[in-house]
Amino acid sequence: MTDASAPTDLSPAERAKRAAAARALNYVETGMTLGLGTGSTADWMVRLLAERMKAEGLRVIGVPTSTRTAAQASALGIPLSTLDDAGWLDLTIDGADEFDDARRLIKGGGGALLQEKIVAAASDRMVVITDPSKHVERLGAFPLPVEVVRFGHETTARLIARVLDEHGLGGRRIALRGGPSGAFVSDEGHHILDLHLGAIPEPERLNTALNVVPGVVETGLFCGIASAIVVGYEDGTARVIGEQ
Ligand SMILES: O=C[C@H](O)[C@H](O)[C@H](O)COP(=O)(O)O
Repeated sequence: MTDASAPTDLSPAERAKRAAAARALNYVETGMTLGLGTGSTADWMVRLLAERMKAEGLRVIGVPTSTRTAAQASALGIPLSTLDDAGWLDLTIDGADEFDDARRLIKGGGGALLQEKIVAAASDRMVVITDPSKHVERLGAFPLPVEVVRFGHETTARLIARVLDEHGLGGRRIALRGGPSGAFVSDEGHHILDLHLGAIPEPERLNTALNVVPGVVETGLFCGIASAIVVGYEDGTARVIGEQ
């Protein structure tokens, strides 16, 4: 069903993101503790959530997955808690950079993958909000973000290269995320290495292997975590893959 309340001046891409966010809010019930994702699609979800809280008296407590989302949610009047104070969450709604038919994801394009993965893992359900441009047959066209400690990060990159070799991904480019002003630093004070893999043959195996490399904090591969993926379309409709 299209959403008649959607602003008419949005680009097609924004309409799709908004449609996914609006549909995902159907999973939210009053009294829930809710993980709030990060990114441009999650941004829509936080905005629409705040609107529903004002318009319908919906009550939730949010646990943000980044300083960016925390600032947005608190500016919109959404009550927040820390993950440890909340303990366990009913639901997390978050975006993704890629998804496949097995509901596996690549996340971390915005650098928030670590808090996002911890929050999603501590939730009864994770609902992903996305659009058709992020659907892939095989994960890996989007460079895989891997969060690493700053100490010895070049050495960590070399150790990662060895792992890639063992997984048939030898010679792939590993880039330290950053720009002219320096390397990117995550909310937790780490750097991010973007692994340009092209295609990942076995995401679960690669995730496990990367996570035991000294210096690696977490990868952007989310396997077996998302319970549903809501795909929004530019005509304002959305469809759900997985748990309805
Ligand atoms: O670190 C950022 C997150 O994993 C985002 O959820 C992901 O990058 C998708 O963001 P967007 O909705 O802006 O495409």
